[in-house]
Amino acid sequence: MTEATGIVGEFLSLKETTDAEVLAMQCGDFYEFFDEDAELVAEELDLKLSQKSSHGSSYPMAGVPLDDLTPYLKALVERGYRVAVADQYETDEGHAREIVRVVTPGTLLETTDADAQYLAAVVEDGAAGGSAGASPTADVGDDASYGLAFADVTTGRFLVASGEDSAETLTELYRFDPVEVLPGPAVRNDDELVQRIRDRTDATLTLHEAESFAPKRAEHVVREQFGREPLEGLDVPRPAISAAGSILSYVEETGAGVLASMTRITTHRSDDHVTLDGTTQRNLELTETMQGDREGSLFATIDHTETSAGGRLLKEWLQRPRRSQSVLEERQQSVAALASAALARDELREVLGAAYDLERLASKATHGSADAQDLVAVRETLEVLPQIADVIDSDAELGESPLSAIVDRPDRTAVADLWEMLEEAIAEEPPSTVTQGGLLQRGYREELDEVIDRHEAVRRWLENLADREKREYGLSHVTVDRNKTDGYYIQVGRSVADEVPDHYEQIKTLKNSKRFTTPELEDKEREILRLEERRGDLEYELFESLREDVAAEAALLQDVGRALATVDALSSLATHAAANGWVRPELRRDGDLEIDQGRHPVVEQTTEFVPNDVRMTDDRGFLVVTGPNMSGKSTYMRQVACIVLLAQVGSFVPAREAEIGLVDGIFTRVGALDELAQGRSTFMVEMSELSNILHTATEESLVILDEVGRGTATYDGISIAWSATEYLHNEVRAKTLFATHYHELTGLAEHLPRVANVHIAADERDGDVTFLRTVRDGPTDRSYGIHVADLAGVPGPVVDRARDVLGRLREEKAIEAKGDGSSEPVQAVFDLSSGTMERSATTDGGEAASKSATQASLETAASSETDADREAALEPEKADVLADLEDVDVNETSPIELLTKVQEWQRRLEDE
Ligand SMILES: Nc1ncnc2c1ncn2[C@@H]1O[C@H](COP(=O)(O)OP(=O)(O)OP(=O)(O)O)[C@@H](O)[C@H]1O
Repeated sequence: MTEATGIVGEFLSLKETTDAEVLAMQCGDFYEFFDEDAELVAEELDLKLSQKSSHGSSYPMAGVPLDDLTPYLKALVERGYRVAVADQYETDEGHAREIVRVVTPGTLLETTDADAQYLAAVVEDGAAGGSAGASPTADVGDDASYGLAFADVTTGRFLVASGEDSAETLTELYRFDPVEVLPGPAVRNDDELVQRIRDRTDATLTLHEAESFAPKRAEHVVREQFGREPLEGLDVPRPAISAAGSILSYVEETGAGVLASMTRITTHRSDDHVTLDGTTQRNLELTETMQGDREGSLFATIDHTETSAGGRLLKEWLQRPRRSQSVLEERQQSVAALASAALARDELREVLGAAYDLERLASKATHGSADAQDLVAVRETLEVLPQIADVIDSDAELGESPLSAIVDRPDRTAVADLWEMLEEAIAEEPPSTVTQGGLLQRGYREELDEVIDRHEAVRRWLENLADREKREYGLSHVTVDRNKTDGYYIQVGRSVADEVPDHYEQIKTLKNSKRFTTPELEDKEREILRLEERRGDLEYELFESLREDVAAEAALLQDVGRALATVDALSSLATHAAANGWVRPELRRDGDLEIDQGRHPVVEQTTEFVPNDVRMTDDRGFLVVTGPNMSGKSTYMRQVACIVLLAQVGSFVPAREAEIGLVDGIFTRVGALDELAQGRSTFMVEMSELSNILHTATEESLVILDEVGRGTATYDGISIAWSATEYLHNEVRAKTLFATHYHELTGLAEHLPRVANVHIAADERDGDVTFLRTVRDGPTDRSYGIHVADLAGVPGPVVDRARDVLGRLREEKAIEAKGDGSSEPVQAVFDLSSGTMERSATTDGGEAASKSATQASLETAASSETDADREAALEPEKADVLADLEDVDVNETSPIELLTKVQEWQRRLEDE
C-alpha cells in the first residue's frame, strides 16, 4: 500500500505519536476516525463506516459531529479504551491539528455516574527490597511496603496512603475501588500483585512513564501543586509522594486540564479506619450483592440522600468505617438530633434537593468545560448553604448538634461574595452553548451593555424596515429577511416590483417576488454583523473570565460541596433510623458486644424478621453457631457484622438496644461464589482467605467464619476448623462467630474458656421442621442433615441407619482440645483410619475420657444388632443401597459427593 497522504496521512502520523488505542481527529465540524480506528469504533459504537480514498488507496472512515463526541468518548473509555482527541486550529498556512487530550478511565471528566472515579498509583518502597516474583501467599508476610495516591479528577479529591504489605495495599485499593491504576516501576514487574489488582478491582492498568515515579521529580511536582507546607504537616511516606507525583504528571500529560481543582492533599490513614478487605466488602454486600446488583446492598438500603454528592459520601463512609470514638460520636449526635427533628429534617432534605454537585462543578470550571448553566447551578447551590444553616439554627436540638459547625466550616462571607458575583453576572436562563450570546445579565459590564444596546437598536431598525418601506413608498407585500447567500434583503411581491424606488438595487428574481438591497441596508447589515460578532466575543470573553474566577474558588466550592454532602449523608442516616426503628448504639472501648433484639439491616426490609440477641464479652468472645441448613446462621453472623459496621459509620443500628465494642477490622470468610466464577479452586480460595484472617486479625477484630473447611474431605475439614478455632481463640483472641455443620466443634466450648455455643432454634412437630430463627445458647441437639434427607423422601430404613451411623461416629470421635493453658484438656483417641478406639497413653484424664468413649461405642455397636436384622428383611436393592451406605467413609468424602450419593440412592430406591 502506498503511504497515505492528506487527511488520512495526517491521521496516521498523529496516531503514531500517541499510545492511545483510538484517535478522534477533528476535521471541520466532525471528529473523524480512519483505518483500524474507524473499524473499531464502527464495531464498538455502531457507527456507520464509509470509505475515504487517499493516494489510490481506500481507507475505512467513521465520524461523529463535533458536539456529539462526549457520549462516544465516554462509551469507548468505559469499555477500557484510551482515546486521544486531536483538535483543529487555524494557522497562517491553513489548518493544523494537535492531540489535546488523551481520555482514559481515570481522567474522564464527562462521567454521569454519581460514584467517585479514582485514578490510583501504587509504588513499592524501594528501600524495603523487591517483591517481584512474590509467592502465592504474598497476601501476607512479604516485607515490601507501598505508597499509594488516589485522585478523582471529577471532584478534585486527592489522597495519599500507605500499605505495610501487599495485603494492606490491596485492601486500600479495594476501599477506593479505582477505575485506573498506574503501577510504579517495581509493581509492574510483580506479576502476583498485578494479577491481584486485576482480580480485586475493575481498574484498567496503565503503564505511565517510569521517570514520573522518580522520588526527586515526583516530590518537585507534588510541591509545585500543593505547596511545601501541607506536605510537611502530612508526614507522607516517600513512595506515596512518588505515587502522587506520577498521578499529577499523568493528569497533566493526558490533558484533562483539571490540576487546579486538586486544591488539597490529604492522608488516608488506615489506622483511622476499620480494616475491611475486598472479600468482606463483598460478603457483607456493602455496595452490591453477591450477584453484583446494587439493589439489595446495604448501601442501597440505607441510602436516602437527596444529592449525588451526599450519596457518594455515604458510600465512602460505608466503605471506610472509622475507629475513632469521638469522630463516631460526633456523627451520632447529628444523626440523633436529625432523627428526632422530623419536620426540620424534611425541610433540610427539601432544601438539599435543590443542590447540585459542587465538587464536580468546581472541576468543570477549572477544566474550562463549565457552561453558563453550570454557573447557574453553582449559584443556586451556594444559596442552599445559608438556607440549610437557617433550618439548623431554627431548631434548638439541631442548633446544638455538630451540624452547626459543619455548615459554618466553609467561609460564609466568601460564599456570599461568590454568589453575588454570579447573581450579577449570569443571565436568569442562559443557553447551554457559550458562543451564541445571552449568557450574561444586563448591567454586568457597561461595555457589553453598550454593544447590546447598539445591537438591539440595529435589530429593531431592521425589524421595522418593512413597515417603514411600505408606508414611505406605498408598497404592499414587502418583507425583510436574511439568508446565507443574500445577506439582508428587502423582498417585494412581483405585482408591485416595478413600483420600487430608484435606490433599490435588485439582487435576485424569484418566481413570485424580487429581492433588493439598498446602500443603507448594506450599511446596517455590516453594522449588525460586526455587533453580533463583538457581542458574542465580548460575552464569551467575560464569561470565560467569570468562569476563571469561579475556578479560582475551587477550594471554597469543594468546602461547600462537602458540607452539604455531609448534612445530606447524616440526614439520610437519620431518615432511615427514624423510619425503621433503629437505635443509637453505645460505643465502648472494651470490645464487648451486647446487642439486644438485633436485626439484619437488609433482610428486615423484605422479611418478617425475628430479632436476636448477641452477647460477646471477654468470657465468651468466640461463638460457635450451629443450626440446621437454612435456619439463619449466615444471616445472624452477617447481622452482627453489619451492626458493628454501621455503628462504626456513626449510624444508628437495627436493634432494641446495642453496646458496641469498637473493632479495628472486620474479617469474613463466607462462601466463594465469585471466585468460582473466576475459575479458582474454592478450597484454595477458602484457605488463603482463612490464612489472611489468621495473620491479620487482632484481638480487637471481629471475625466471621461461615463453614470453614467444607471445601475438602471431612477429616481435613474438621481438623482445619478445629485448629483454626484454637488459634483464633488462643493466639489471635479476636471476637469470632463461627458457623459450622461439624457438630464436633461444639465440644470445644467445654475446653476453651472463651468459646460458647449458640444455635438457631428449629421446632419439629409431626415430621415438619419449623425454623424459629431464634438464637439460643448451647449447641443444636440433633442432626438436621439427616432430617433434611428424611424430608427429601429418603426411605425410612436408610434414614434410621444413617442416624445410627452418625451416633456411632459422634461418640467415637473424641478429639483432644488444645486449651490456652487455663483449663485441663480432655484426651481421648479415636483411630480414624481403622475406626476403632484406642486407649490414650498420655494423661490420666485422657485415659478416663478414652475409656468412657470406648464404652459408649460398645453400647452403640450392641444396639446396631437390631439394624442388621432389619437389613436382612429388606428387598435386595434396598439392601444394596444400605450396603453402599455403610461402605461410604463419611470422613473421606466431601459434602457435595455425599449429596450426590444420597441422590443416587434415592433414585435407585425410587426405580424399584
Ligand atoms: N432472624 C430471621 N428472621 C427472619 N428470617 C430470617 C432470619 N434469619 C434468616 N432468615 C431467612 O432464612 C433464610 C436462610 O438464612 P441463612 O442463609 O442465614 O441460613 P443458614 O443457616 O446460613 O443456611 P445454610 O446452612 O444452608 O448456609 C434466608 O432466606 C433468610 O432471609
